[in-house]
Amino acid sequence: MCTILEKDSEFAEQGDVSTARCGKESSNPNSFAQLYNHTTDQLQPHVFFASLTGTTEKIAQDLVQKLPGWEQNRPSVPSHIRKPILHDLSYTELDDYFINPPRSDSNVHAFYIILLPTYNIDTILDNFVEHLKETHHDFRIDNAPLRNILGYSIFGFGDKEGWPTEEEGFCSQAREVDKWMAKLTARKRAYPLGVGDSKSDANVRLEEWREGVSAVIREIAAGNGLGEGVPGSGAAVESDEESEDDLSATEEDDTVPVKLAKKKKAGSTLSDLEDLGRMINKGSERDIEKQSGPIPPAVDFTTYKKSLKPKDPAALKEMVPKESPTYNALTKQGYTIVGSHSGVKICRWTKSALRGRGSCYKFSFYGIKSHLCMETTPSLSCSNKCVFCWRHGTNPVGTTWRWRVDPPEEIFQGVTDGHYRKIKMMKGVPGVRAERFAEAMRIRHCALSLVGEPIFYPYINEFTDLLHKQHISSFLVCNAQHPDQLEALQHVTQLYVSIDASNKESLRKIDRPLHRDYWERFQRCLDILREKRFIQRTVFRLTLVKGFNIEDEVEGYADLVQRGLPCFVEVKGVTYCGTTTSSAGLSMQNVPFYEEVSAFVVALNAALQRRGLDYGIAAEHAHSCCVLIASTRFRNSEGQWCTLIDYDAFFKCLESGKEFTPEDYMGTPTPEWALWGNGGFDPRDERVDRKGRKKVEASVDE
Ligand SMILES: Cc1cc2nc3c(=O)[nH]c(=O)nc-3n(C[C@H](O)[C@H](O)[C@H](O)COP(=O)(O)O)c2cc1C
Ligand code: SF4
Repeated sequence: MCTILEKDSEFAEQGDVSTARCGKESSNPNSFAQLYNHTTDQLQPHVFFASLTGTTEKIAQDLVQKLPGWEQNRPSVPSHIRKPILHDLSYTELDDYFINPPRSDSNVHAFYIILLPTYNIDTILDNFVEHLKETHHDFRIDNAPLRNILGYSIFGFGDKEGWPTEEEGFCSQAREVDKWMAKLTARKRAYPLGVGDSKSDANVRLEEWREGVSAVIREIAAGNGLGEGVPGSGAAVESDEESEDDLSATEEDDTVPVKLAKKKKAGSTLSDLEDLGRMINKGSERDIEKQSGPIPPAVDFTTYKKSLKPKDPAALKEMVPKESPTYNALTKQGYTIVGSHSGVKICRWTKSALRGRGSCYKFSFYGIKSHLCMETTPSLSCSNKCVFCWRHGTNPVGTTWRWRVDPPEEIFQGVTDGHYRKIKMMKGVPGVRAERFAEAMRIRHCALSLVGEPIFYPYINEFTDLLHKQHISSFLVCNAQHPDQLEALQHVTQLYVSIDASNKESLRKIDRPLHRDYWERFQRCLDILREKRFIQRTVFRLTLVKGFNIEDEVEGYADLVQRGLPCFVEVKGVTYCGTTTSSAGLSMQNVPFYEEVSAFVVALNAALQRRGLDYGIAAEHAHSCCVLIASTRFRNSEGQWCTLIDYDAFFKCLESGKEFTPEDYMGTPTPEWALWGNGGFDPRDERVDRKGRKKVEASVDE
């Protein structure tokens, strides 16, 4: 028997489900336009709940008051969202809702919201899970019979006192239902599964989740479907089956993965856009004309090129025109190209953090949560052709800038929009945690290091200003080839210089620089970094590539550290992600094991000690093959390493307008688990192997 607490007459005909329609849409189950016409159709929210001791019931009753449909009389709420209907699963005929979607007339479409506690004893919840499972496996019916609902989302309540972690059963039944609903609806998870501890954070988590779900309902009702990118939502193939390829196809900024050339060599169709003019990096000369485009002062920053006369802006080319092979190659790789020379992409760690599977090493070392981090570049062009660059062959290269220049405001707007769009595309992906998804809608950090050379962009200072005004911290990585720009660079939260080799010959081989005076440029950059060390948090970034820059180079690197005196030295192994640049001939053989990276770091540290330099090995993130050597300036009075950053203090210093030093925004002590010798994996995250399977030494209570 079906008891609908707020029964609506439309359900009189709910058995009238058009199988013909279902059949038709099986061929294209995610065609939202076919399913829902926002000018004529209506969205009907159904709120299902189960409750043994009454907590979830009260919450469900409260929720229906707060969903958008309830506010129908308010002019701001679109009339095509109907009043939500509440269902107690204990009294609901499951077949009526979980085999066929309820349909009173063909213009009313269901949206399911399910609120569930978890019980490890035999309850109605077991029947419910079993029903969903059987329906999916029943060979007589479509294995996704709910494919015609508009979407669904689930919130689970549990008790962390008794069931502290996911592995121990926290909210396990909500998770199961979420999984089966993904299958039954052919992936229509409209918003990530939310979970809350009924004894602590349930209200906060629920509120965040409710806001997210309400926004989605409004979007759907307005005819925008479940959002871009994920057709419907996450894969019915559940999260643990998501392939590692998928993850590595979206790169992190700076693990510099080795890529195998999969298909044809992209470089063969792309022109090297080098030896062009350049613009000087001075705010006072900025004259960005929106209509005609900015006029670059043509100053050559190579020592070998003649200055070019200012050009008519109309005659300036775009760095990455829409119709170019570069544009196609980059968009296929998951980049959003912004304007004509900038890009944004979400990295694998951002995805991983959204799913509670760990952040990148920057969380362990500096406190950056990967799901709050945007990876971008205002210049897709670079002046090196590093052998390990995973974009080699697709991104433009050049020693000078003579392209059209996009205004920083437009780039900022474009990259942040692009980032949020990509985050939203994750909302239906299995395993994404609702609270992290909600947090991710506010960017807190920006890694300016995606591909290309950010410092190449003539208005980089104006761009970082825009970030800082929004309290977005900035990590900028440059390639040590543009000393003038480095000198002119204003405050960033952390300033990196890539140190890819310890001597001239080795640098030529590995970076394949376009500048003929590359070594002089490199050395000047080190000197500039030394001068800046009490103004900026400076970092040497060493990327170890076996056969190129490890063997016999420890002493050379120690000399470079002595010259540049950076605040930190980050050492990481080149990352393998299944492919490599064939032209450079790199393979897995070039990827050092973590033990090799560690041995190198120990040797480098010893070489620094021999020179009397005050450094030590502070932290590690074995997961991404990365170790941090730090200056002892970053120890507190008790001798603890303090590599974390106090971001609030950074913005305060910046806004004070006064001079400040890196020590002024030094954070709290580095967490115990991140210290050298402890591995660097946050115990609150879930460890998975490359296939997404859980690792046993997993997590403790969040
Ligand atoms: C007998 C019993 C078993 C429970 N089992 C679990 C469990 O396995 N996992 C979990 O996260 N919470 C578990 N809980 C906690 C409940 O899911 C939580 O208190 C919930 O808010 C109860 O909701 P209700 O009042 O709507 O029934 C259990 C609670 C009881 C009383
Ligand atoms: S710093 Fe940001 S962009 Fe870079 S790997 Fe970490 S999360 Fe990704």
